[in-house]
Amino acid sequence: MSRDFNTRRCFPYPPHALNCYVHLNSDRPCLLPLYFNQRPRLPPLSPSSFSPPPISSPHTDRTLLRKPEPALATTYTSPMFAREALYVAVALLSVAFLIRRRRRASALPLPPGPRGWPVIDNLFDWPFESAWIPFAEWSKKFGDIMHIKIFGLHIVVISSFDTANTLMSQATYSDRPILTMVGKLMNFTPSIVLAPYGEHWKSMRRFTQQSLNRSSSLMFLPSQLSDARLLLQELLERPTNYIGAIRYALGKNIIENTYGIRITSPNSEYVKLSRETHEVIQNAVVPGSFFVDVFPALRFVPEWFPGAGFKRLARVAKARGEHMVDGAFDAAKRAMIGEDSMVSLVGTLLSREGPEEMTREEYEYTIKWAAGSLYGAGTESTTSSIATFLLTMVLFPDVQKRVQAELDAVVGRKRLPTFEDRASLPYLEATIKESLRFHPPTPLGIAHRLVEDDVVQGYRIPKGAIILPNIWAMNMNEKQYEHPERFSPERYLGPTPALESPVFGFGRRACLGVHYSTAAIFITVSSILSVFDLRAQDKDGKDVQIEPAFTGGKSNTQHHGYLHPLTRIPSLYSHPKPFPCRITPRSQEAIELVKAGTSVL
Ligand code: HEM
Repeated sequence: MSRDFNTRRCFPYPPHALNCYVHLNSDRPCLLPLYFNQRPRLPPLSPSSFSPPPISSPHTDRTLLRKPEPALATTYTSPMFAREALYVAVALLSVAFLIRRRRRASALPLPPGPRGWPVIDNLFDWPFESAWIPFAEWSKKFGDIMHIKIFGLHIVVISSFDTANTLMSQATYSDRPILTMVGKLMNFTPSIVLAPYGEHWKSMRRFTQQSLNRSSSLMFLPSQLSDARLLLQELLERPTNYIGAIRYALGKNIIENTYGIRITSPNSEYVKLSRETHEVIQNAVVPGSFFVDVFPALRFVPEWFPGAGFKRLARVAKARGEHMVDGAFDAAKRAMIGEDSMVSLVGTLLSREGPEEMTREEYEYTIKWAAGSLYGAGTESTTSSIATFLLTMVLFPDVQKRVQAELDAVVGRKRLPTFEDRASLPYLEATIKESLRFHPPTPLGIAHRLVEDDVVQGYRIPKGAIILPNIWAMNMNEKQYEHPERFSPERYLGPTPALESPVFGFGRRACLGVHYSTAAIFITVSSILSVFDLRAQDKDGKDVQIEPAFTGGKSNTQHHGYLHPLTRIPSLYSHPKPFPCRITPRSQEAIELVKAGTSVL
């Protein structure tokens, strides 16, 4: 079996790709038949065509012995040669036609965008802080498909849902950018999030989907319920560290369900390792975070060289990453044979034979890398979603009251919510959808890469371009959402609900954790609101005004001095900035429920 995770050469172009290029990108009819019609036609072949030429020379015998003149040989060729000549002509014409089309396509303009400078292009225009907001502003001037270039690297930002959905669903748009820092230096290319579109990625995706699809992910619900209840206990005891507690509960659940390793504290080895590894990787995944992604040759600069802090950072991240991916996988194998074994994604896959075309070694390698990025892909995004939900609850107390009223009516005050209640809580579901729209956890999604030249809306998108969907701009599109700046769960109720935000991405690379994470969000926020009130108050109970604000870039303080103090790294995830949120139990009965809830399970 060919494994193409180290090379992009094995990219399986679909056989129809060329046809699509010719026809889909053309608004004119194919010119090939016209071209043929203009050529002088060959005389029809008839039996007389095969008779020898009339002999006009008296030197008949010698003429016949001579080698025929080339012109005569062409004119009087056999039908087999005529057919071959026709095939060659058609092939040549097709090639000429394709070259002409390609030339015409390359003569097309790139999508509009800010004018750059020679050589550095738009380097100084690139917004490192909350890039989705300036991009959305620019798109008002340049349109839904916008082009930005940095040192020759083409970046296309798409701000329309329909365009992103149409383009990014295609195989040619399903690759990931080649990022030197996170891929080559940190060695994370084989992970499911970063792997190039190819056989290795397809296998990882297939295996992961077997556990995370709508029906299989039901097996994780009991543990998600149990962890939500542990979280309530934690919030009762230490209400101020609510974001840390939510992050831990989600990370614990993902590690346990992925590897079957029991996690007992935030200091457990794999929680710490996963968190630390992911802290570095999540930023390196954003194209443009590191200069070495623009100038790959910089990776050969020695670590001691001034400004080469990225090399030291990469070395540390690589070692941590290997420890996490290999260590957790080995621990999962040990956990499978332990007395206290749990159902897990890795355990379930390892207990199967694996596909015939793979050796056992290849099968295990694929599972290891499929599992290795789930903590990273799932924890921050889900934590950010829940944090935004809580923020909207303190910003809009009327909505909070309405959610609680619905919970009281359906669940009552004598028990905690379960997954069976979900279908009966439409207002809560609408509020979750609206909070995801209000601020998406990954406002610029995860970058895709185009593997073939394309022409879209009369613009040329070059092969290798990085494609960034501006999900934030899509969510704030006035044509799609009435008063998009308003928080209004009602837009998701009624006979014609609004479009759900594309927070889970697009096409073949769309999020694999959609069912798992929406279940986690539901059980966490329903449990919290059924027993706690959230208020915009400081720790002394004084009301405070909150201006919603979200993170959009990280300074290098996160990177323990490996990078230059002026370096700012754009982050993949955007979280609400810390906001005052006083969490108090709704009643004595609620306190009893929280305490009982954890011991019941
Ligand atoms: C609210 C929570 C989440 C959000 C908003 C979210 C969002 C996203 C987005 C935007 C992408 C990129 C899609 C694209 O390239 O177009 C993605 C990819 C991915 N997500 Fe999530 N995600 C969430 C939770 C999770 C969870 C809980 C898991 C796993 C347990 C997960 C696993 C993945 C994986 C494996 C990928 C990579 C898919 C690929 O490249 O083939 N996600 N997610």
